[in-house]
Amino acid sequence: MKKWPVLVFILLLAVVPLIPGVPEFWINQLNAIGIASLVVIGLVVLTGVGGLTSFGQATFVGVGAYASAWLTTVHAQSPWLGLILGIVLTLLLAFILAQITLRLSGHYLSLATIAVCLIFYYLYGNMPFLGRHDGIPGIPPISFFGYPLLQAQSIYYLIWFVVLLAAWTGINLLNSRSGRAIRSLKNGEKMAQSFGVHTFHYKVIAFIYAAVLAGLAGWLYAHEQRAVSPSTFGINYGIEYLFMMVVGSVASVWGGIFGAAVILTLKDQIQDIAPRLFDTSTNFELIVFGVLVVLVLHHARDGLWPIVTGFFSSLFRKGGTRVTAASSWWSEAPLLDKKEKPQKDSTLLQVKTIRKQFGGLVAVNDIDFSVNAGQIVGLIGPNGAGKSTTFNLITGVLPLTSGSIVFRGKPLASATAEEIARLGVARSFQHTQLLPQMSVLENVALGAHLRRSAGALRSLLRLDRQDEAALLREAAIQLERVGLAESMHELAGNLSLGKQRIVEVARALALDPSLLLLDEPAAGLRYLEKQELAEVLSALRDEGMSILLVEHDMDFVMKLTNHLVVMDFGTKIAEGSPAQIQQNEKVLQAYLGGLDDEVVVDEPPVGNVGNNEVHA
Ligand SMILES: Nc1ncnc2c1ncn2[C@@H]1O[C@H](COP(=O)(O)OP(=O)(O)OP(=O)(O)O)[C@@H](O)[C@H]1O
Repeated sequence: MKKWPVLVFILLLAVVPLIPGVPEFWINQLNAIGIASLVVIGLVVLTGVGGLTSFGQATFVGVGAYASAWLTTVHAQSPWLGLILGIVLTLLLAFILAQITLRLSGHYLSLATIAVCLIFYYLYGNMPFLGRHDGIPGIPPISFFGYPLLQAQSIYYLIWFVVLLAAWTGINLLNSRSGRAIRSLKNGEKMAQSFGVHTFHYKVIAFIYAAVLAGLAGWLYAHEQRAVSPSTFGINYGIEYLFMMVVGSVASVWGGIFGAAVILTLKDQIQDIAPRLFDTSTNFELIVFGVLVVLVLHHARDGLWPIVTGFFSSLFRKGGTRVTAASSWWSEAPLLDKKEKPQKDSTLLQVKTIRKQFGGLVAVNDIDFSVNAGQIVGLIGPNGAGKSTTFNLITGVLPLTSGSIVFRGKPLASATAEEIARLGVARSFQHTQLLPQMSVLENVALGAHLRRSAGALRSLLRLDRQDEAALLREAAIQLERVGLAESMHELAGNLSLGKQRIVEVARALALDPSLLLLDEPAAGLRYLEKQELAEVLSALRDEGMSILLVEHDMDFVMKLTNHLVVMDFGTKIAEGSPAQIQQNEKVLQAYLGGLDDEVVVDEPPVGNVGNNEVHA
């Protein structure tokens, strides 16, 4: 979001309580919106962006509220000590729950958060020292330099100061190295791991961040209401917070605040109007919220916020200046260090008698081959030959049944995807795995994740700018290298498939690899797109990059590679230069004439292995 709408928003917030005759009810309502916004900002990061659905945020609100309520009433301590206790307990609980629940995926995680919320609801309601179902009344107000925030107007400023601070940290977090990792959790976890992202670590960070904001909301709630009882921390409130996020925005912190405002205003209006219309005190708001959420999920998956911002930006749209790499804030950042590269023609990857069995099926049958530095090696074969399985064995996606894989003298077998990335092996995917809602530049910057170390805490406080600038500059350099600098600020999802595949190559290069593993890079590309990709790969080889590619497209492979390994029914049936392979009887038989007779290798690729003589 641009700066001026934020400044207008802050100005409005500042003047509302000062408007003469403003009803106290408005301020109370804004206080409630502010407190709920804190929980929703956390949910935007955890659930909307990170894809980890939690119904249990009301639990943490309860911890923050009860901790301070107990300490300030039973022990007559300062609410500020109550804040410290509340945050410490929230952190502790969140950390323990994260270790248990985040190992569960999909709906199991959601179910676990529901269970936790129910447990704590009954704990709050049955603990004698927490006042059982009556709760704790008589909580003192927060005092600021001896001035007690007794009135709704006075605590209002504290609440919204905390909300704005939370929004700032949320935006900082999402626009950082850690933020890119969190954004990959929803639809690109495996991809992120292959670039060295320790995804569990970032799940824990998102979970704890959301919990702390909820605990903070609880503390403010306890001292604003001056009483707490279990009913406000039950599962229905957990669901309501989720509704706020879904209706507001699944990706924007400001949208989260908007969602809290929409739901709480609606709730209030319905509670006011429904009893007069229907002469009953039934919870009509839940029915309306349910319908609203279903409608939003059908017609505005990302929430209502993008519609609001779209409307306003169409009103105020003007020409604008194009941001280029040179004019970007990171353009002068120091370059990232590079790993030492292997000597040309030295053996880089050795695949030694590898075998993979799926039950009785031998998918890969004692295959041997190697890749030398500065070569493009192709792994080809008819459908079901075992190419993808071999690729997955090398990239650590599948464990070996037997054999070994050695990269620059280090065994790859049993290494995790993260460890393989650290060694300098980068990969692309058969089905492109870019994060479509992220810019091309940020997608490529994710590839450089391992080359800087700024953590989430530094990102939250915006102390990570040097690291961030260096990562973005590196991403821009790699995009320039593959000829896509022009597209760096576009959303990755808006690019053609051909360009997306090249972005994947740029992202792999951002890791600073010695070896690129490309899984069917030409699949689904049009002729010209294939040519562009071939040019990029060939230029990379000229720069000394080594590439192993699994590919179906014979034309593409024959013109590009130095060396080919051919598989059929899991077994290696031939190996040699493209020219040799084109003449190989076994290969021709395996493909049943599938090789294109028209494919002629005009010029031997640089650094060919063996005899390149062509008998087309
Ligand atoms: N997870 C698995 N469980 C059981 N069998 C599998 C599994 N993965 C692959 N296979 C089998 O292993 C054999 C090799 O499959 P693989 O996908 O490696 O071949 P491929 O050469 O990549 O084929 P394609 O070109 O069609 O992608 C096939 O018979 C396949 O059915």
